[in-house]
Amino acid sequence: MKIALAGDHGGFTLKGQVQEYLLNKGYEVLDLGCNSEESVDYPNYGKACGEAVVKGEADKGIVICGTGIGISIAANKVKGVRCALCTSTFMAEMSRKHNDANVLSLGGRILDQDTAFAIVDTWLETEFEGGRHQRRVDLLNNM
Ligand SMILES: O=C(CO)[C@H](O)[C@H](O)COP(=O)(O)O
Repeated sequence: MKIALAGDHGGFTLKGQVQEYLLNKGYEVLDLGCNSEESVDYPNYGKACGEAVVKGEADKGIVICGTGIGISIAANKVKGVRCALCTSTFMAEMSRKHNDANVLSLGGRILDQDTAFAIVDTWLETEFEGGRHQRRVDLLNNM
């Protein structure tokens, strides 16, 4: 599975940690930047990751800024993206089971590394439940 990864300077450290974690687990990673702690604008990175997922250049995406808020807003502006900002494994689980989230958003200034890794694991390993949730996802997709 290929994961598109993008973040701003507020997510740069965690992005590097997540990238190494994913590679060690055998995932392919498409790194869309940023590439240093120099200040950049998170909308550009949220958009790039969302577009990579929608175009099929990656199976899923992970975006990271300081809080995860701004970059999730940006990713969600790309049609076809369902980006979920998660601060717990429960949110990660529900975002897959109920929302079929195709992009995960994390806050580099919010989460410690171990919590972030647990969220990533849960999110990547949980399947969409379909059923009544499919109807709601269809409504989202048709907005
Ligand atoms: O979390 C974020 C957006 O939601 C950004 O990472 C944050 O706003 C960047 O702030 P600064 O320019 O002060 O480092």
